Amino acid sequence: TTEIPDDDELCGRGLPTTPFDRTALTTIGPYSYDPAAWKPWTHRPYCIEANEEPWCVYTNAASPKGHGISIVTTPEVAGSTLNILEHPFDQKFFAPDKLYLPRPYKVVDIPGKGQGVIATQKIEKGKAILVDHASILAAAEYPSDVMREEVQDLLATAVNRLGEPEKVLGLSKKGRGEGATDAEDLLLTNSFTVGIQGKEFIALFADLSRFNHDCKPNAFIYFSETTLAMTVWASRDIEPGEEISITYTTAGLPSKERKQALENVWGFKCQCSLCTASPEVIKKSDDNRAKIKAYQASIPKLAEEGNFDGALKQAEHMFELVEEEGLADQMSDMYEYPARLYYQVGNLDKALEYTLKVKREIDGFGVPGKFGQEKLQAMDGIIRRLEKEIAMKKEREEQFKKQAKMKGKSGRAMRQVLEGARP
Ligand SMILES: C[S@@+](CC[C@H](N)C(=O)[O-])C[C@H]1O[C@@H](n2cnc3c(N)ncnc32)[C@H](O)[C@@H]1O
Repeated sequence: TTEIPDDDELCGRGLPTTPFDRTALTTIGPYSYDPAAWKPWTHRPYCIEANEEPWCVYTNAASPKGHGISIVTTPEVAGSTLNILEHPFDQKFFAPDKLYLPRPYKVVDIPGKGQGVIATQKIEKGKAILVDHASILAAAEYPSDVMREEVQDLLATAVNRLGEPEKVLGLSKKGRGEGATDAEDLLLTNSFTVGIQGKEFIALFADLSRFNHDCKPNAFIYFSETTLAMTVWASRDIEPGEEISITYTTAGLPSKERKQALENVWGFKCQCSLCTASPEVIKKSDDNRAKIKAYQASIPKLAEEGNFDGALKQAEHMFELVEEEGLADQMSDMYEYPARLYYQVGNLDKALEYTLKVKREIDGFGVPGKFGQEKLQAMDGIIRRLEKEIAMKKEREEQFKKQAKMKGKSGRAMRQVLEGARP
């Protein structure tokens, strides 16, 4: 039966989450008044019509972790590509031994930056500081026939239907965007862009939103398409009292480009330690970053030309600079260059050393997801092969030494015989 509830805002709130039946969305889906058809959503999907297809808000007000999640997308995307629909909402964190509980930080006022996050204990490199499930995921783009007021309506509904709307409404808002509504301003000030199955979404994470940006951050974020959670990882040891920061831009940009990105996309002037450092320090860092970029282009070129020694020299220098700029965790992929190059020149020990570095960076931070897993498996395969080749090489060398010793012995024996034979 499809009885129309008195208040469809509240109807179904708190329903236990059950495995999702995708036919419900694609057949009766958003238009049904039967709460059974909304599962795992706790509200009747709220939709606006558009030429091609409707755009809707899907909310589960209680999960994950009690604060709720609203997703703004089309029924087709919701029904066919959003991974979340195939996974239990409250999926456990994949590496609980790596996660600090309770949280190892507190939120305080930070001069020049509003609020921010300060470590309350020593935090070790490679450990997780926070796992934060998205509160809102909204499509980054809409067709031209969808009016701005309609998107504003969808976003406002997405916020208001959350289990604790006040938790996100209390986040900082910078008065961004001309004629922006509260929900738009909230998203413009606080959200991150994430990819889910090749589609771009703007994502709001209530707790992550308190972490400020730094151009030389001590932590980094990783988004899981499977759990729709963002994890904050410590990229170096962090002392109690230190601010915990992440980067809002692509890692490794020089000062002019990152200032532009922060002002255009995020709408603020960066006050981080690097941006407020002396002109000499900023110049040195810019030079380092420019060199890293140039090396990224020249190393593969040199290798292609067969100049392995030249390529390796540059790769070694590039890593010194990467470490100096505090970018190692963001650029672990680049350790693959020297690994390959050392293999080409037959230095298997060095090739293994760099392959282990790549593995340590991926594994150390426990980056989950399909890509991370595949990469780890590939690394394991390469490591096994290198170890085998090194063992075989050692064996050959041992045999060679033995043979040389034998030759030496027989040589001596011959000499002794000859010497002994002398009168
Ligand atoms: C996602 S919020 C971060 C938390 C925010 N500071 C708060 O009070 O809730 C982003 C906003 O924080 C401020 N912010 C973050 N990083 C900053 C930085 N490096 N320099 C200056 N302001 C920063 C900016 O006002 C920006 O719009």
